[in-house]
Amino acid sequence: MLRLAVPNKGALSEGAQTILKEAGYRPRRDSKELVVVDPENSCELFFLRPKDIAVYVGEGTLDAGITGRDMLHDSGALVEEILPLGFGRSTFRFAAPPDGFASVADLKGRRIATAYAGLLEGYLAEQGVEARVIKLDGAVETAVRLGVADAVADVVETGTTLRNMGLEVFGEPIAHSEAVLIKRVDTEEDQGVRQLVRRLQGVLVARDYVMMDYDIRAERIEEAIALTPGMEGPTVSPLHREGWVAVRAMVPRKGHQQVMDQLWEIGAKAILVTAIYACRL
Ligand SMILES: Nc1ncnc2c1ncn2[C@@H]1O[C@H](COP(=O)(O)OP(=O)(O)OP(=O)(O)O)[C@@H](O)[C@H]1O
Ligand SMILES: O=P(O)(O)OC[C@H]1O[C@H](OP(=O)(O)OP(=O)(O)O)[C@H](O)[C@@H]1O
Ligand SMILES: [Mg+2]
Repeated sequence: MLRLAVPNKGALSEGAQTILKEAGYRPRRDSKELVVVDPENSCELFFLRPKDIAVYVGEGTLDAGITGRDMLHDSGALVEEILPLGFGRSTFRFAAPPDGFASVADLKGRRIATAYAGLLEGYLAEQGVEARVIKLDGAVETAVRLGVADAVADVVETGTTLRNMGLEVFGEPIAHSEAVLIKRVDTEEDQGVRQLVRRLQGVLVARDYVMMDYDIRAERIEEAIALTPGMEGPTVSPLHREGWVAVRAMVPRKGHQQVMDQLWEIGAKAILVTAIYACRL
């Protein structure tokens, strides 16, 4: 039985539930359901607070979990990232009122509010900067206005929250984060985790690629293959028309319109693009 931790609320919750559903796991019926038993996939899904997930997985009570890379590093738990999941992207940055600070070195001896004390303390130690870390649970942007801190270190996605509080980012980004699949460091991946990883990789590929079909004159096939090399190589089949072939290849979704333009330029016809619903490469 695979025991998997899933964020029960917050910024990663919807993305995690969507990717697991696309990977064939049973979705929860409503947001109050904390455990979902999925016998068809020999799996139990535990819906937990995002920050607690690394702790459960690190203690070995759960086999794997979905959390943020920043939360993984913040936790100090004995866990490692096994697959980046491509959603829940954010950066972790310093911010303060305009013209306050230029770099992390300027924070020496100052007070920095954060909800990610482990991550921040690790970074300050790495940079050799001694500062006072004020540990808060959330809404840390308010701490400067209320005089509790001189600067904050917080998650920034769009930057709206900072702007609304009259703060500006400064210094290098402390960390870049996205949702990741994690497991305990010293364990072998068992059959259930390996299957989960393969299924999630399949979903990620299905999201990132499209299937492209087109017809082209046989003498231009090498140019066409250079544009659409596919995975193992494109499928090239004869057409019921002398001197023409049909080609089928997976193409990155990003830029597929440019590829269609280039194929058209070399004489391709009937260029069709379809979404990939699921795949296992
Ligand atoms: N706009 C965003 N706001 C907050 N976190 C985001 C955002 N975009 C991505 N994330 C990521 O989501 C995770 C934080 O999730 P969440 O905000 O649900 O946790 P939390 O702050 O501990 O919970 P809560 O806000 O319910 O107290 C982090 O990994 C963070 O990098
Ligand atoms: O750059 P933005 O798009 O504005 O997003 C970042 C903000 O969102 C998060 O807060 P959240 O909603 O999780 O509340 P919290 O601070 O109470 O955790 C994060 O802590 C920032 O405050
Ligand atoms: Mg939050």
